[in-house]
Amino acid sequence: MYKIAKEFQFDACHMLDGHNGKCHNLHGHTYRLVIEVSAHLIDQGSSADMVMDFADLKQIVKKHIIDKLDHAFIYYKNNSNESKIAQLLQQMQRKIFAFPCRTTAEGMSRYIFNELKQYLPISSVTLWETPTSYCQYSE
Ligand SMILES: Nc1nc2c(c(=O)[nH]1)N=C([C@H](O)[C@H](O)COP(=O)(O)OP(=O)(O)OP(=O)(O)O)CN2
Ligand SMILES: [Zn+2]
Repeated sequence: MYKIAKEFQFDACHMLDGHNGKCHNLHGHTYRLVIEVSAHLIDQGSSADMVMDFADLKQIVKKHIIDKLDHAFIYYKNNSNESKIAQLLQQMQRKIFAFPCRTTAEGMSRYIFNELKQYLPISSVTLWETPTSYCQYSE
């Protein structure tokens, strides 16, 4: 079994409504995302001796995650304050993205894992929220 990984970066803004600290304010992060996939090697064709082509990995993560989150206001769809801001931004045709959970590094990592497992033999998601804080999610 092999593990390969590819790193991505995206910018997004969020707030953690109800957080007992500075993170209840609207603020932004340059997120670093590492997607790790695990599988045996492909035995023939143009991807022989690869787990998968890094180019294919990049295209899948970009399409299903990065393009949706980059430069968006990301928010918890069940939170009324966060949803009010999202609604206002949407009226201005600004980019928003609704999560089914709070936009913590933990919640986002799990969401990204569950989205990508439809398309990839994903083994872990590592999401860096700041240069010193990250969450790793695996199942
Ligand atoms: N377990 C978690 N704790 C916190 C999260 C989180 O997602 N999971 N998120 C936040 C805030 O979003 C905040 O932006 C990040 O907090 P922090 O790492 O404290 O940010 P700093 O800029 O202060 O980082 P330093 O590198 O320490 O300067 C809060 N907590
Ligand atoms: Zn934050």
